[in-house]
Amino acid sequence: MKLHLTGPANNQLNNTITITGSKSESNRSLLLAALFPDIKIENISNSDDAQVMAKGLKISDGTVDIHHAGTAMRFLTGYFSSQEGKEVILTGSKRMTERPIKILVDALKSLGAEISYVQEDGYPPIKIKGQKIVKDKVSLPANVSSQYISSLLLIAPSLENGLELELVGKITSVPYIKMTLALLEEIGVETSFEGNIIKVSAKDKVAPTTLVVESDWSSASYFYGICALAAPGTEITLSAYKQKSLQGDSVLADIYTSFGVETTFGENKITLRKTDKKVLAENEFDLANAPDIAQTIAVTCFGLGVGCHLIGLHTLKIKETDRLEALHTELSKLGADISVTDKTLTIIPSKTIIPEVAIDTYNDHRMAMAFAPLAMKTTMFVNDAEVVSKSYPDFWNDLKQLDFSLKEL
Ligand SMILES: O=C(O)C1=C[C@@H](OP(=O)(O)O)[C@@H](O)[C@H](O)C1
Ligand SMILES: C=C(OP(=O)(O)O)C(=O)O
Repeated sequence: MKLHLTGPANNQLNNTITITGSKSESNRSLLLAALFPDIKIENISNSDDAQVMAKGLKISDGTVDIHHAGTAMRFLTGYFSSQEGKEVILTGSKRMTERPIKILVDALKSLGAEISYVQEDGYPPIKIKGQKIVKDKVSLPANVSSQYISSLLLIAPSLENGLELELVGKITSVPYIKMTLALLEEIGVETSFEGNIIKVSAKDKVAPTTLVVESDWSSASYFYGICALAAPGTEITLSAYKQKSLQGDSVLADIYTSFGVETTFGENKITLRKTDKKVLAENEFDLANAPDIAQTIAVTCFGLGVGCHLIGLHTLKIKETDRLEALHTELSKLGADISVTDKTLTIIPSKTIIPEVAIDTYNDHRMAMAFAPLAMKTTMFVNDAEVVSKSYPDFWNDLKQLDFSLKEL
């Protein structure tokens, strides 16, 4: 589906949007509920990724296809490795067969798991024969993806002796590890994270607990982008959010003050308000702890005509697409002066945005959603716009609520 986008008349929009649950919290909660049936979940994400995760957890043998869902791939690898009697092949989209999994597979194998590669060493598809895991100590590199670590932590309480992880190297995407530990604590599992050592105690049974998933902060980022490009005085209210979030992407509330967007926390909601604060010509952010909002921020800066230097982007090359390359190509088409390395992105301030450009999305939901706010400044096309369903199936409908006009071609 190709969409033509036009922003709302007068650049004014005042509305309330309810955003689906965090896909990160949902996929963790689903796994924990599969291990401990006394767990209930509320406000679960309606995303494709949460759906494939839920479906995958119900399978005991045969092939599990998780499409583009990185967290589902990594979390299910840990889950099936520790499920005695289950035997599956975990596979996914073509891109998934290019996203590395060796670090996690090696860690699980050293704990006693039985996993083999079906095609290329180090990459999905993988064949897993579930085992009873009794070893309780493993060390693994922590600088490539935190999902490997969360995968091990999520199964840890169900292992006979719990688990102790030694994280080697600079730890990346730290808030996602803390989110995993916080959810374990919420269901009554003891954890500790000191220096580079994480310990999780074993737990046979948990007390009945309802995990209430907060709405998705990465999805909120697109409304921060829209608000930043809107006229001063514009307000957008988003629910259901809380000030003390488990999601690292809630750092948006701080980051977007640089772009003139103030956030007010209400009861289960946030209100974004565009002020007339002057935006600096140069902006620098380290996004090693919030990689999923890099695309949004880069596009916001380009739309505002200001420069940015984004660092800590070393994980972007192995996500749904090589996001650094994709941003370079698509922002260049719009007229940006942009350069990238394998871990940084720099935009030089420029005032012109080329209209009627068709943005390619590379099977990456965030490419579609990060560029959409630019319709506040110009008319544009988004190719393969349905990709948004990976994390936020209602995205285009929610833009309509804000009086964006969308024409399907
Ligand atoms: O654990 C999670 O839920 C996630 C961790 C992050 O991945 P990395 O740790 O690979 O950076 C993030 O990009 C992804 O969207 C979700
Ligand atoms: C990187 C992402 O997802 P995953 O790794 O779960 O595919 C994302 O949603 O931006």
